[in-house]
Amino acid sequence: MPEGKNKEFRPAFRGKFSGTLRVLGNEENNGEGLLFLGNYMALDHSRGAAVYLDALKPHAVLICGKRGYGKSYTMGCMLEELAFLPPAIKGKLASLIIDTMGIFWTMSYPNSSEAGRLKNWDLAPKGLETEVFVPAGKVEAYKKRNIEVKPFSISIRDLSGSQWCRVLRIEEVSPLGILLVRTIESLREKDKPYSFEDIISEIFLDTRSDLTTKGAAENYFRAVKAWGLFSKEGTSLSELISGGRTTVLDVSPLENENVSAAAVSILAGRLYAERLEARRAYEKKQMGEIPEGKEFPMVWLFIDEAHIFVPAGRESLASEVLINRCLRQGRQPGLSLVLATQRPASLHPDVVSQSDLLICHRLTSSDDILALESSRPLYMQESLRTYLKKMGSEKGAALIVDDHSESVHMVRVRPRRSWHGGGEPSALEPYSKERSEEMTVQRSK
Ligand SMILES: Nc1ncnc2c1ncn2[C@@H]1O[C@H](COP(=O)(O)OP(=O)(O)OP(=O)(O)O)[C@@H](O)[C@H]1O
Repeated sequence: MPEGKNKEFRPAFRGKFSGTLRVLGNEENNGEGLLFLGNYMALDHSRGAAVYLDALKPHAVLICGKRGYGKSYTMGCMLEELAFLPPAIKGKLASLIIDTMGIFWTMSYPNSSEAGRLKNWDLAPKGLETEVFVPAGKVEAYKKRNIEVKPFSISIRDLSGSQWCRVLRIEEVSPLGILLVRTIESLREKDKPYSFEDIISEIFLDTRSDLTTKGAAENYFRAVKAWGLFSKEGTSLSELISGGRTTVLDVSPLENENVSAAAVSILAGRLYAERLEARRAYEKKQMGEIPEGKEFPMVWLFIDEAHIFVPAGRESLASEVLINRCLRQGRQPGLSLVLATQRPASLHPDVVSQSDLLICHRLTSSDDILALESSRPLYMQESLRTYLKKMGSEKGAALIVDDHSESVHMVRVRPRRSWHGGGEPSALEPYSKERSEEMTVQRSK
């Protein structure tokens, strides 16, 4: 909690509370495990009291806003705050971001470019310890650019025949699809890991398909191998996640959205299963039993460009896992989900209705506003459009709709302490924005 800040909390727009509002996301939070998000923004845009989000309980958060108004910046602030929590709480949590744009590796660097602005907020630039994973086949390309990364892969056997068909956009009932499903299912029955070479050998052992179909299937798997995302064993969850760590999984080199969705589906499914196990162990501990196995932290899973993974009107490979397990049931086992999108209208409607915190930056498209309005909670006294109009066009300004306290808040998100990698490139020389800010401060003295 930054020193010298007003610790009083109050909703910007009347919620059901008449007294003091403590922390967004958890009315029972008594001041521990807080994520400092920013300050209240009054209607005249002056700065108000500090705003905190609760990190003790699991949450489903939707961040939205039009391009360039602060979604990934805000996600970065939340990741920073989770990483800067006191060790006792931090050790029980882990953050994983699915980075579709390849912009979060910069978080290990301090945000020296906004040192002046940070000072105005009583904050200092600070990088955080992050581990960046990229598809195993792309590690060398990153190393050539002097970016420190680790290899990530999914075990080939994690995908069913039908999932391979969807990844490769092959009709399951076509001769090629039938061969593919038959081959994969026969390998999966053997219950041991297998390689692409094993798949290709199995394809040519098939007696019911013709040579052209077999040749086509072989070509597909040779192409998949070149993506560098799949391997015989795959990366274990414990390599990726442990208490107190911030992990970036950069999926930006994967051009095929179905492949990214397959990766997210497998990872999210494993996280959910692992958390269910951890939750059972926790219950046993509460009842006085000694739990077996290692502890698995409560995970905050961040996903940028969420409309790719949970689209409206169709199912992606990740839809089922993200909606039915992570969003609907994830809070019980301790899995938090933070989804960001610039197109709420393209997002599955359940994401909006199931999120307990909505962080909405500037939005101007009617479709997008309507998509959020359609599941507008009853406690919102005015239309979202009216609230957004009051908020104006400042970058980093956000409306927060909090289901716990049933209230709406207008907030200015704080500056980033770690380097933000998602800004738009400028033809001006780097640092010039910061210099001009400093000059403005000096001039006003
Ligand atoms: N809280 C903030 N305070 C100050 N500036 C901000 C804030 N949030 C965003 N900005 C500015 O806006 C720029 C764009 O923000 P950001 O990269 O988060 O956009 P985005 O909404 O994620 O866009 P896209 O949809 O293109 O990914 C940042 O580079 C930064 O300069």
